[in-house]
Amino acid sequence: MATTNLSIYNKENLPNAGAYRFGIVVSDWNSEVTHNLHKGAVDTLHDLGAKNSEIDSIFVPGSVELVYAATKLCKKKIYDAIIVIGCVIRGETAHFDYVCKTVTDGVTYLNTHMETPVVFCVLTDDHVQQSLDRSGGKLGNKGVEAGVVAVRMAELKNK
Ligand SMILES: Nc1c(NC[C@H](O)[C@H](O)[C@H](O)CO)[nH]c(=O)[nH]c1=O
Ligand SMILES: CC(=O)[C@@H](O)COP(=O)(O)O
Repeated sequence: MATTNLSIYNKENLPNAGAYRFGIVVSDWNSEVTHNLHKGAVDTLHDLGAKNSEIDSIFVPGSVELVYAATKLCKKKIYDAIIVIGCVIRGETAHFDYVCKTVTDGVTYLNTHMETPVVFCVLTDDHVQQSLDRSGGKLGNKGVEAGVVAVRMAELKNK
């Protein structure tokens, strides 16, 4: 098992987020997972000094729609980092592969063509238990990880 606990960070080694503005796009598909990821990200941004007034969250139907919404936020040019949050769980068909590919390709495009870093917090799991373990379960919360990454990338964007 490659994953270690995803929620451990040392504030002393991280920048203060008080000067930064964040956008978060959340997929409602598998919301019992994605909304926990969202809470983890928001709580972490707060813990690292982000003001609640500087955190904008929007919700979309599924992970495929994350890219459209993140693109709109990038074009506003008001955010220091954007986090996309989703949970894709494999079913019986190849649809899983296409959903994952469109999201990863879309986020990669944004990170190579826009000015705002987009943090990838999309679980791509074979079973729902894997998702539950990584969204506040025994393996921590990838939303916390995304919050830490967003603050570090916001600092990089402003250097
Ligand atoms: N099966 C999952 C989906 N499917 C829906 C797509 O994301 C999209 O909303 C639809 O294809 C219409 O464009 N989405 C997830 O986020 N997770 C899944 O497991
Ligand atoms: C990731 C998906 O879209 C998946 O939930 C769809 O399930 P199925 O492949 O059984 O239609």
